[in-house]
Amino acid sequence: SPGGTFLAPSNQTSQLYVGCSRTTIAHHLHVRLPDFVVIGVQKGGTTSVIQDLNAAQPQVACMAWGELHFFDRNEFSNISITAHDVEAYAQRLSSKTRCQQSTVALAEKTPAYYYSPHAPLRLCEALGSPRLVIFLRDPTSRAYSSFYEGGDVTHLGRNANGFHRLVEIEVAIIRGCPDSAQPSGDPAIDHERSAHFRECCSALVGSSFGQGSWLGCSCDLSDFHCSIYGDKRAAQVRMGLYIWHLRRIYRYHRASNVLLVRAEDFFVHGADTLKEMLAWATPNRANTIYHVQIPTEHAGSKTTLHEHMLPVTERLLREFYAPFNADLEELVGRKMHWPVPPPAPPPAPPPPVPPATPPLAPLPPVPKGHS
Ligand SMILES: Nc1ncnc2c1ncn2[C@@H]1O[C@H](COP(=O)(O)OS(=O)(=O)O)[C@@H](OP(=O)(O)O)[C@H]1O
Repeated sequence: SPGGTFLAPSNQTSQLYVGCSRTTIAHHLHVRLPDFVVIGVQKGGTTSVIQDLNAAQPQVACMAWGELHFFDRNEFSNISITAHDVEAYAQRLSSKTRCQQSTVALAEKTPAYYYSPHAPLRLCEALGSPRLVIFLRDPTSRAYSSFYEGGDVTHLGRNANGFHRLVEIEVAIIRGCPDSAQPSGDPAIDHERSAHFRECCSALVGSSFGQGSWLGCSCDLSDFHCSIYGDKRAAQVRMGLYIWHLRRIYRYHRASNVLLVRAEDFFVHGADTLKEMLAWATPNRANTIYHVQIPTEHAGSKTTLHEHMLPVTERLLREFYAPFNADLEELVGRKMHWPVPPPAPPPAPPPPVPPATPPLAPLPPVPKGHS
């Protein structure tokens, strides 16, 4: 489709599906819940989605301003959602929106939901079978944009060299703690697995990088940036392992309820993306004419304010992501057409061979008669 929206085929995703026990009392609540939730990815263009949809006719769509950050709260990492929580969520949603009664689609976006270990399960418990939307952006450019979000909590420096160091640390963590770094989405498993991860990660970053307490390994859970797998402000590479995150999402949500969007298509054909998304999210109103206006300016650029990523970092990241992206493409049933690793620089020419020392000229014969 021109807008880049698609659904993953169910043949593989259904093998991952286990579902959840819904918070059944919520059926009886008389609250308005969202028609769809944009759950990611961070830096996938999700702020533009709010701006663009709210700039459209108000009866077409209404998105909450800002991010609700409800289902990613750490209090839900090992406690199920109650009917009271669902009411609180609905209230929070309505307090962040100014919708007309006739609004076709009500929605919120919190990109942290796709990355949170427990949010996919809690979304299922609270909302049953919600329609979820994920904008998937080339993970290499996503990571660089994300690096400049917020303050410099890693103290690596807010520049291309600091990013390179972060990428080296992240790649080492993912390669060095392969059995524990990937959240399963099941709170009981993740409680145990994340304890192994924190141990493995801290030992590795301490011994290989001299960082005694690294935020990407463990952090203060009272901070909403923190999860049991570390602080996301130091996990920009892990955030781009979409295959990991989608597996967790498809555990609790059927592929037919998860609209995927290639962010690069949205960046170019935004009006088409939003029309396709609304038609999918509100199938009963499919004959409504959507007039989606796209402002000329796009929202929230981080990278345009900074120097380019170093070529050596780009090569490292693209090579690192390549097998994960290949797995993603297999799961979602299409090519993402993200840039492939740039060719390695030609090998340095061998050092010049020093010219052979010319043989010494024979000494002239000593004239007879001299001594
Ligand atoms: N239309 C369009 N064209 C090109 N690029 C676009 C567009 N809309 C958003 N963007 C880029 O998306 C990045 C911001 O994403 P988010 O709004 O999802 O960020 S956030 O997660 O809400 O913080 C941010 O990326 P960077 O520029 O790399 O920082 C935006 O520039």
